[in-house]
Amino acid sequence: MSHAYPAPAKLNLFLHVVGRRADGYHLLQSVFRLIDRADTVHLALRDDGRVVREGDLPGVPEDHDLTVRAARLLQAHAPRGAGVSIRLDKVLPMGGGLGGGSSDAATVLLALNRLWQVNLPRAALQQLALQLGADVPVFVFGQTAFAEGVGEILRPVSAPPAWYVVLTPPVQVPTAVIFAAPELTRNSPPLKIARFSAGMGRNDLQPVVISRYPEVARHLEWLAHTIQHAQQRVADRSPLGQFGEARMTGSGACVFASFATENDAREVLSRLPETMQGFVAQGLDRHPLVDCCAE
Ligand SMILES: C[C@@](CO)(OP(=O)(O)O)[C@H](O)COP(=O)(O)OP(=O)(O)OC[C@H]1O[C@@H](n2ccc(N)nc2=O)[C@H](O)[C@@H]1O
Ligand SMILES: Nc1ncnc2c1ncn2[C@@H]1O[C@H](COP(=O)(O)OP(=O)(O)O)[C@@H](O)[C@H]1O
Repeated sequence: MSHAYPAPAKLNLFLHVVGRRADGYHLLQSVFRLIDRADTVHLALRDDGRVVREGDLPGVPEDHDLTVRAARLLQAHAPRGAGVSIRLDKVLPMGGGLGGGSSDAATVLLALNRLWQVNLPRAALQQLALQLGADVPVFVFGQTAFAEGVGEILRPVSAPPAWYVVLTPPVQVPTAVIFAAPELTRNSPPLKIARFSAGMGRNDLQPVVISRYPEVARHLEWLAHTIQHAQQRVADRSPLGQFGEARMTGSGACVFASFATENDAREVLSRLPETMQGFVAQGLDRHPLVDCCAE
C-alpha cells in the first residue's frame, strides 16, 4: 500500500550573504517561509531492504535523487530489511529557488522516520538533512525560520498572514554557479533579528541572477510594475491593501511578492500575460508533517 505525503515549497523572504566559510560555502541570513504549493511524495514500504525510485525525473539519475539519498541515509538507523519504493508527483519547478528537491527529501526523512519506526528526534533528523543540502534542514524544522550559518542554524520567527504571487520563469538556475560569481557581494552586515517585518532586507543573489538570466529580469520587472499599478488603484480605497516588493527567492529563478489578502494576490495574477506562468499560494506557519513524524 502506498502513502502520500506533501512536500511544500519555501520562499526566502530575504536572503543576505554575510560571509564565506573556509570550505567555500557561504554564510547566509534568511527568513524561510513555507507555502501551500507542494510536490507529493508517494511511499510504499518494502521488506527487502531496497530503496527504489519509480518513474523518471528528467536530468536526475536515481542515485542522485535527493529522495533516494534521504531514504538511504535514514536506513542506517532503521530495522533490518526496511526498504521503500518512492514515486514523486512534481509540481515545483526544479532549480526554481522554491526548494522542491530539498523539500521532497525532508518529507522522505520525516515520513520514513515514522513509517520505519526509527523515531529519531527532530534535531537528529535535521543533522541528517544537512548532509543532503543546505536547504533541507529547514523543511524538517517545519516552521517559519530565521536561518543562519549555511541554513542549519534555525530559529522560529512569526510572519504575518500572507498570500504570495509566485512567477516561474522557464529557466533553471544552478545554485553553485550563482554562489561562485565573482560579482556576488558577500559582506552584508549581519542583522540581529528581534522581529521580522514583511518586505525587510533584500536578496543578495538577485543582481547576479538578473544580469545573467534575462527571463528572470523580465518576470521581476513585470511583477514590480504590476504591483505599482495595483497599489495606486487600491490607495483610492480605504483601508490600504499591503503589497510587498517583487523579489527573487533563493538563487532563483522564481520571483514573488506578498499580499495581505488573497483577492489582491489573485488580482495581480489575473493580469499575467500568456507568455508567463505563475500561481498564488498562502504562507504556512507549520509544515503539514511537523507534528506527526518527529519530536
Ligand atoms: C540559495 C538557497 C537559499 O535557500 O536556496 P535555493 O535557491 O537553492 O533553493 C540555499 O542556500 C541553497 O541550498 P541548496 O540548494 O540545498 O544548496 P546545496 O545543494 O547545499 O549547495 C549547492 C552549491 O551551492 C553553493 N552554496 C550553497 C549554499 C551555501 N550556503 N553556500 C554555497 O556556496 C555550493 O557551491 C554548493 O555546492
Ligand atoms: N527529488 C528531486 N527533485 C528535484 N530536484 C532534485 C531532486 N533530486 C535532485 N535534484 C537536483 O536538485 C536541483 C535543485 O532542485 P530544487 O531543490 O528543486 O531547486 P532549488 O534548489 O533551486 O530550489 C535540481 O536541478 C536537480 O538536479
